[in-house]
Amino acid sequence: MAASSVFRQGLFNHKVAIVTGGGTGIGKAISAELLELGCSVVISSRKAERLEAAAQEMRQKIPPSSPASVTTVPCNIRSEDEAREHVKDLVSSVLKRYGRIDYLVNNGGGQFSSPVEKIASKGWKAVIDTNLTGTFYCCKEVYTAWMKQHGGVIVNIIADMWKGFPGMAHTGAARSAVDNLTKTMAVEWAPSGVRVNAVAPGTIFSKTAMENYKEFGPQLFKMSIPLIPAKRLGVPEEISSAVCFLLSPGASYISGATLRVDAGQSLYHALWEIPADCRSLLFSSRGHNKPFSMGGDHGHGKMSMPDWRQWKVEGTPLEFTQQRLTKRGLKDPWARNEAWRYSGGFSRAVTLSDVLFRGFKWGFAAFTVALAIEYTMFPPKKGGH
Ligand SMILES: CCCCCCC/C=C/C(=O)SCCNC(=O)CCNC(=O)[C@H](O)C(C)(C)COP(=O)(O)OP(=O)(O)OC[C@H]1O[C@@H](n2cnc3c(N)ncnc32)[C@H](O)[C@@H]1OP(=O)(O)O
Ligand SMILES: NC(=O)C1=CN([C@@H]2O[C@H](COP(=O)(O)OP(=O)(O)OC[C@H]3O[C@@H](n4cnc5c(N)ncnc54)[C@H](OP(=O)(O)O)[C@@H]3O)[C@@H](O)[C@H]2O)C=CC1
Repeated sequence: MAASSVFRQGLFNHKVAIVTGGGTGIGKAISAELLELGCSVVISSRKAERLEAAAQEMRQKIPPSSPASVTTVPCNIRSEDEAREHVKDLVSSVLKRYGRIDYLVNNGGGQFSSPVEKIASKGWKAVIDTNLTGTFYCCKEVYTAWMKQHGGVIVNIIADMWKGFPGMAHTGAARSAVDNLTKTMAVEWAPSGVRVNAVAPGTIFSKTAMENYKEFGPQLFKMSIPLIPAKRLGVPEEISSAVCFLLSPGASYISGATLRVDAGQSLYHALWEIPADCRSLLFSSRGHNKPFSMGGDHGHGKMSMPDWRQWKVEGTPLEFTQQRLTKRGLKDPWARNEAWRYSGGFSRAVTLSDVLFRGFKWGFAAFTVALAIEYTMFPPKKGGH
């Protein structure tokens, strides 16, 4: 439940919001803060019982003087082909009850962790359908049914996928797509007075988020701490205040933006550890796939991560590249002319300054030779003018 909001009481009086995944973690904190600020909130997700328990808890904190109320509408934003119908029902039931939808927070979502090669197509689809297609359906339905005519604000919760998302490729792809979708909708729907933004949380601790990763949960969250410049996990209320800001008139000129709420984590380390047993130095851009020699590891397809102290002559990637180029008959691959020849010839590498320089060089040489010949054949007469 949100700590006391930093925003003024009554900021969202008589407004109505839909918060997907509003019964747990980040979504619950957003719902609680909106309620505290006078907004009526419809929380929606798959698990009806958990949703109702959360609503009960939040209801008790609404002061009698507040116009706010909280309602639950179970809805699976990813139910295969019926998702669209589920979302339609959600939106129409909100309009029936409240007569308006001012805000939509697409927070419901999630994923499991797995390296790409282990993601089954069903798992891929589950995560894409939830996070990308589910968000699309919710935005589209709320827009067509209400916001197109009346305006409104949408906030999409995405993730820290800025450097890819090793270990969670499916969600990285989906969230990146939502980041882009956010920008498109911000432009297309601006004439209707609709603002669309996204919030990209860093690592935010909640019991439900941690439990999603089963026995690995505590480890995953703990591992993140040293990689966060603030050296601590975030809490759901720290996402909630960013979302409330974006929904508020304080953000009236902000649309199409994604706000990273991650204490700088996305600028710093990544969680994915590159294994010590690394074949990356086998990479070859030109089809060669031979390892380059590294002390004692000759001839094996696989080699261990370089121990720089043991590297032999041909050890560095630069030297490796040079060797490959040398094998192609280039004496000094790094020399300007050789690089020019290697790169395919005149059309690609010769600049105007090259031409002028070469012209001048050869012209000067020819002039010197001509002068020498002239001096040899017609030596100047001594003392004469
Ligand atoms: C590596 C870095 C970690 C950093 C962590 C910090 C960042 C935190 C980010 C967060 O987002 S925390 C929030 C976490 N909360 C959630 O994710 C909640 C919602 N999540 C879910 O509902 C699930 O994760 C889900 C997979 C999206 C859906 O689960 P559901 O139970 O509804 O799906 P199923 O129909 O059972 O499964 C469909 C399909 O998906 C594959 N699959 C599911 N779980 C796993 C798994 N643990 N490992 C591998 N594959 C999985 C699988 O193919 C399932 O089909 P079946 O094979 O079971 O038929
Ligand atoms: N915690 C973190 O560190 C980060 C979280 N996020 C994202 O923030 C959002 C909230 O996560 P958080 O609160 O931490 O974790 P939670 O697991 O507590 O929240 C996920 C919520 O999404 C709902 N949900 C999941 N699938 C569906 C579905 N198919 N249809 C409708 N609702 C669904 C869940 O409810 P139910 O099970 O009842 O359907 C649940 O309330 C998620 O999108 C998450 O991926 C992003 C980056 C980091």
